[in-house]
Amino acid sequence: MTINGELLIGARAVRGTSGEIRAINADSGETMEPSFGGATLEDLDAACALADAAFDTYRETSPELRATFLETIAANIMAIGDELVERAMAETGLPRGRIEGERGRTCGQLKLFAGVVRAGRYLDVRIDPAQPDRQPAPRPDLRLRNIALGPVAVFGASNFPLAFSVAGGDTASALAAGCPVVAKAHSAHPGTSELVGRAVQKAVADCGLPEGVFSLLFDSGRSIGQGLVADRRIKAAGFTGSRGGGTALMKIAQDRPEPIPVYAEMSSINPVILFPGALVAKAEATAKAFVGSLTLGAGQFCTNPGLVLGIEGDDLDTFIGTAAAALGDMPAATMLTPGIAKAYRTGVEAIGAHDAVETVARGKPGHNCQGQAGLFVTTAADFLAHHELQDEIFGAASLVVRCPDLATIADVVDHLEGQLTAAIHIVEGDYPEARKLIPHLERKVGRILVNGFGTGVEVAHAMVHGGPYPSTADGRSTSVGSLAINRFLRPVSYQDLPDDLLPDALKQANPLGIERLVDGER
Ligand SMILES: NC(=O)C1=CN([C@@H]2O[C@H](COP(=O)(O)OP(=O)(O)OC[C@H]3O[C@@H](n4cnc5c(N)ncnc54)[C@H](O)[C@@H]3O)[C@@H](O)[C@H]2O)C=CC1
Ligand SMILES: O=C(O)CCC(=O)C(=O)O
Repeated sequence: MTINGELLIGARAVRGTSGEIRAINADSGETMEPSFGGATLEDLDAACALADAAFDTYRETSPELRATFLETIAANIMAIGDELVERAMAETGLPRGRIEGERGRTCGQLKLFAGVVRAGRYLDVRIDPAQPDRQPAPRPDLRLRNIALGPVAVFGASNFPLAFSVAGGDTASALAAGCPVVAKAHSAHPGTSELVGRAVQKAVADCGLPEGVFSLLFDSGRSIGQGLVADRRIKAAGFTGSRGGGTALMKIAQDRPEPIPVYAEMSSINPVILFPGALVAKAEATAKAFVGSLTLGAGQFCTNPGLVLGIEGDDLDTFIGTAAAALGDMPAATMLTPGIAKAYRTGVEAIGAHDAVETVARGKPGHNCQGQAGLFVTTAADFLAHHELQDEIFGAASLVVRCPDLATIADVVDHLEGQLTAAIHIVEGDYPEARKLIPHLERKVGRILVNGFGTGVEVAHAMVHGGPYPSTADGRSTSVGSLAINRFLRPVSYQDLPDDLLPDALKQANPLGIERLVDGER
């Protein structure tokens, strides 16, 4: 497949004329071919108009057709072959195994949503049959189903060029819900974005769907992303990136005459809590596993373990010493973009220079596009006194907080901002204290895990990849797993409609054969 640097507006591929974007080879810093034309406001308008025009047809497609469409996207992505893997590796600096794994996850995610659409449970059909003889007043016939929200804006994430990008989780869940998607490519991987965008565009044609079901725009600045969220035809947005970017888009969405939800996944430092029994039993093994998680993908995961809480003493010192030794051996790793590498350096320099923080280890140094891992230590009192120590440093840096006791650990947790994950490391003897801490964690995070680390999110029905603000804009939702579809749905109730006028999901004969709640019973 050729990468032409073109926008995909419905069925067309056109050259954008508002500035240009160049991919940068993440490792060498060299500019890559071709150049990508930035979309104009007219291009944006055309994409949104097509999405709006496609909406009513697309949202009422049969479950089978929509599921086949999602599976066709996955097949078309695989059909691109190695060109996609190599382009993504060059644009992101991520290794082959990671990109291939991410491609598998992306296709698996699309297929998971195909299953969700076929099963039809996401429609949450509820039927309360009429009770004309009820006293003192008759009950009307009430039937509820979820419908798609409308066209959705999807912002590709820099750190997952496939699984959180053009055909990533936000796109898969929006399309599954019945929402057309206008994707805004991340300029860190425009070639990868175009290749995947063409695979989606082809799937739209393969399945005979209206062309406006999918468009892909490049933005040489910020105006297209902002205009997209402001456009009256867009009814929700999905985003993964910085807190600054996410909150800017949330503000635009709130200031619209009709505000819309922005599902932004932003910063998180993902506390890891080392319980006393676990430290006695396995401080060294836990420290080595921790460094593995911390340095995975140059630390460029929003689930990265950026904060460790433990009770001061010899066992915590063993953990710190082992982690410091392992981290000291870590080679520098190429980061996604020169900008992200620079932001990481700035963040690490700031924490290293902080009066309340001791630098206990740095990884091996590298060149300008690479990140050098870092491990830092502070006390609970200092952590609580300096809110800036909670700031996410996007990369392989983590801060260990020495706490005098478990009550202080709970206090530190209570003072944290909302997080995506918390990991507790325990042995059986720690269960009574762990039981006490879990309610504190539940108030702060979207996922609690035991004896592991949050990196590497499983795409599954019971997954929550979300959390209270600012880890996400809306802690009631997830961006990974089948529950992600709910972000792009809203319930509609139909009162006393004749069967002929009801959508198939609600008809008396249940022609879709889906599970329904009738009079409160499954
Ligand atoms: N916690 C996390 O999962 C992640 C955090 N980051 C953080 O973000 C920094 C920059 O990385 P990026 O991926 O480029 O994130 P970013 O937030 O700067 O950009 C993400 C997307 O949002 C758009 N955007 C950002 N600000 C905008 C605005 N004001 N108006 C309109 N569109 C806007 C960008 O064009 C891009 O498409 C990193 O150094 C890191 O600190 C980045 C990726 C993931
Ligand atoms: O850890 C993962 O698999 C996903 C992480 C993520 O969502 C992110 O880094 O943006």
